[in-house]
Amino acid sequence: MVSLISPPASSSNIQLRDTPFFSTLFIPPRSVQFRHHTRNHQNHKQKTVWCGLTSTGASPPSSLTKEPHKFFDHAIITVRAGDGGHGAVLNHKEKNEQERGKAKKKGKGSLKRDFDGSLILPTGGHGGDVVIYADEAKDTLLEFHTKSRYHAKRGGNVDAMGALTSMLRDGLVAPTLRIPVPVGTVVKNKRGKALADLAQPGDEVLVARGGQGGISLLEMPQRQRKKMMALTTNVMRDDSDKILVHGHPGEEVKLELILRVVADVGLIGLPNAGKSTLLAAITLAKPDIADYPFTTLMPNLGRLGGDPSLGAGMFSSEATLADLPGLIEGAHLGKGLGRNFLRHLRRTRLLVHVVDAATENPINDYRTVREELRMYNPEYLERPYVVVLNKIDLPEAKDRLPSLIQEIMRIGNGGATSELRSNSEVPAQLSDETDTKEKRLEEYARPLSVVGVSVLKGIRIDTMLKEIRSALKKCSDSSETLASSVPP
Ligand SMILES: Nc1nc2c(ncn2[C@@H]2O[C@H](COP(=O)(O)OP(=O)(O)OP(=O)(O)O)[C@@H](O)[C@H]2O)c(=O)[nH]1
Ligand SMILES: [Mg+2]
Repeated sequence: MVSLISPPASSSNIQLRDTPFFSTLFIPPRSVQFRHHTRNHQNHKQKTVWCGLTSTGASPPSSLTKEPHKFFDHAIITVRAGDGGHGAVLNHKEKNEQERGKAKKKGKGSLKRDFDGSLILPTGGHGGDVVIYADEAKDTLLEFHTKSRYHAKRGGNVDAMGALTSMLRDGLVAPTLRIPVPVGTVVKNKRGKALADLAQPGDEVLVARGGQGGISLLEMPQRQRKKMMALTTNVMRDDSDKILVHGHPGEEVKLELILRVVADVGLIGLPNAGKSTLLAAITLAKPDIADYPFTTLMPNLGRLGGDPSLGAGMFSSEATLADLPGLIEGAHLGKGLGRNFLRHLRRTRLLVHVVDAATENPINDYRTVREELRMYNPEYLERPYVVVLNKIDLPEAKDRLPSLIQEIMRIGNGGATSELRSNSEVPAQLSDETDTKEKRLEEYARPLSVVGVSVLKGIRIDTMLKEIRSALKKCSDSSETLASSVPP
């Protein structure tokens, strides 16, 4: 309850919005959405079964179930903070001591007084604010396509007796509505201005403020009023004041949510190369794995850490890996699953390029993916990377492993243009074209290492982990050097 100090004659000057917010009640969100992928093996179509969909009871639009990759990282929502509760025009009769005691016993009618004897008039409750926060338990924005409007509760009203009529648990003040989103969500307003980048678990942003509660006024006969005015400072009454009794409306805003997966390592490669199998082999993640392209429709996250010999349960998080949907030629033009998820590489420090070494032409496959990255964003080719030649349990892969490693090392410049020139596979005029705007694949850095493994059969996984860890270390060392070389 707030002690109201009445303004002088012109009450309309009050800046109610400038008053500080009242404390709010935290109610953790309960609604959880479960997603299971099932597959119809005959026609190779992905089917997504939804269950336990929040309290809305609505079934997701069919476009969501058919093409979740188009919706998982982008959503537009409208949030409305709660309105302020109304104050009241109170009938107040000055009671003598005896009457006051009786009223107090009944527990109604009697207004509280401040230490100086002035009356404390109750105000309507503050409407609930709306806060968006990063929750590790969430991994997509899909649910915001099935429910896109969020309302916080309104503040409680004051009744004519000066008591609370609200059913709110915390008295008059409405609880803050807290909306969980995946870590890595950027919140923008409708003009496209970024309000927050919720990159760490627990990061939050207040997106809509609840309305201020209305004030209460005293209604009393003229003769008593004079006496009361002399006695107390917070009594006022004229027709124009009435407006102040109403609570203010809560803010309503339209917001754009954009998810950019937060991961240290991005797993890339053609469909079927074994990216998800790799993630499952070295982390606790349980991605869908199958022998046809585009099994993965949205990024899967896994945490790397500790000594694998301790078992997955003993891993302590060292780095986060994102297994992305497979890339195909023309992905940057929208082929396959398109370019939607390529933006999720933006926050990675290291790329792990997984190549199926048992296909007809692994080098061609390797170049295709590098080329797609270049077409999407040439900066991605500047990023440190490790190449994993997978499926060496198969003889066709095992036999040509050494030559594949050599060839991959040749595609890329380790600062040695002369070496490139001497390589018959690389056009001789290449080094003369280094000044042209568009760099060729050969002009970008070589991988930090190329390692042959079988993630399915567990062959050379330790070596691969060692290479990934050492590459990660190099990335953090170089970023530290870079940071220390920047003048303060
Ligand atoms: N023989 C062999 N098969 C493997 C190996 N790793 C993965 N596979 C198989 O390759 C197929 C594709 O594996 P995934 O992990 O789903 O491949 P992906 O790269 O995630 O595929 P997308 O999600 O479609 O991009 C599955 O049938 C795996 O069992 C391996 O080391 N050896
Ligand atoms: Mg996959």
